[in-house]
Amino acid sequence: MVPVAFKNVTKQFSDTTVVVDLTFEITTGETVCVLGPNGAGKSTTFGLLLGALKPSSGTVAVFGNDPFDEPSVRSRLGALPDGFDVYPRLTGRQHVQYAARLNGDDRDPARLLDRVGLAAAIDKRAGKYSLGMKRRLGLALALSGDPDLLVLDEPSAGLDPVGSYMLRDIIREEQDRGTTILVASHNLEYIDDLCDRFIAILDGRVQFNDTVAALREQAGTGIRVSISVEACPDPFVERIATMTGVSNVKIDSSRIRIDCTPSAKPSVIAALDDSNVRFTDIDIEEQSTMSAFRQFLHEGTQ
Ligand SMILES: Nc1ncnc2c1ncn2[C@@H]1O[C@H](COP(=O)(O)OP(=O)(O)OP(=O)(O)O)[C@@H](O)[C@H]1O
Repeated sequence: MVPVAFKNVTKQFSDTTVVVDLTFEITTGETVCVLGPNGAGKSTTFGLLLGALKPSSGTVAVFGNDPFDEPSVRSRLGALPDGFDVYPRLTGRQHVQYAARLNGDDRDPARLLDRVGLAAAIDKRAGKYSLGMKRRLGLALALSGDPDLLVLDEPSAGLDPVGSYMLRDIIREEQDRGTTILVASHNLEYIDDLCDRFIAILDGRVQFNDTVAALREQAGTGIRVSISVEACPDPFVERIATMTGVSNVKIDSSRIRIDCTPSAKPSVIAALDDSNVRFTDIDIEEQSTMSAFRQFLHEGTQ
């Protein structure tokens, strides 16, 4: 049974349709990132997945079960939901003890709190935690019981840079354990290379569902080749500018800057090799996932 299967899922709140005809699957051991601007429908999608919301139509299956009508399947899930909050009077240790009891996990709570960097605050009341500490505690609760599927909604919100790298380590450790991971984030810089696939949701619809290489390809750019030259070779520049996948060629006295898709990169390099251009340096830069995504949104919503 695949960990997650959405089939033609629509969700309406009174007269507002928030999620429209969503169809996608997440297979075992995949790490999938859900992207989308504010209000796109990401948290609603996660609410449907976690069984907190019932679809208006279509089916949601988690390990083959409906998470709303068959809540027992939720025991295989670990979730850090949007809007997670603590019980202010309970300590970090008491939170983890409570979750562990529900999960039948009798290991020492200090293990999980240490993993999320809260060892020093283990016996402090969570109401006194900072925003980032609360997020860390939420992450510890999501990890309790070694879930098969980890669902993280904006896990880096409020985390300092050290916390972001801790999150990255945790995702890597969970991947090594074989956990299937679904993460929604506006800040991808620290995990984009750990994601196998990206699902972009816009206005409640899946607009993109593929790898980051495909996202860059579809965004129309993705690679910037900068060539430092002794003199500007016009025929070479004219040839490059007409090549498929090349979106932009800029020249100043000593540098040619070429923006192209990943699949056009080999042809650009081959054209440089074939030419008599005397270059002193060449730099190939990959566009970040976020800027490819921004470009994708910009192009896709024109
Ligand atoms: N209970 C509700 N009743 C009515 N509208 C709702 C409800 N929950 C969410 N919405 C609306 O659904 C849309 C999608 O919200 P959602 O929280 O899923 O977006 P999101 O992609 O997670 O946004 P963000 O990135 O800001 O967290 C928004 O327009 C929101 O106002």
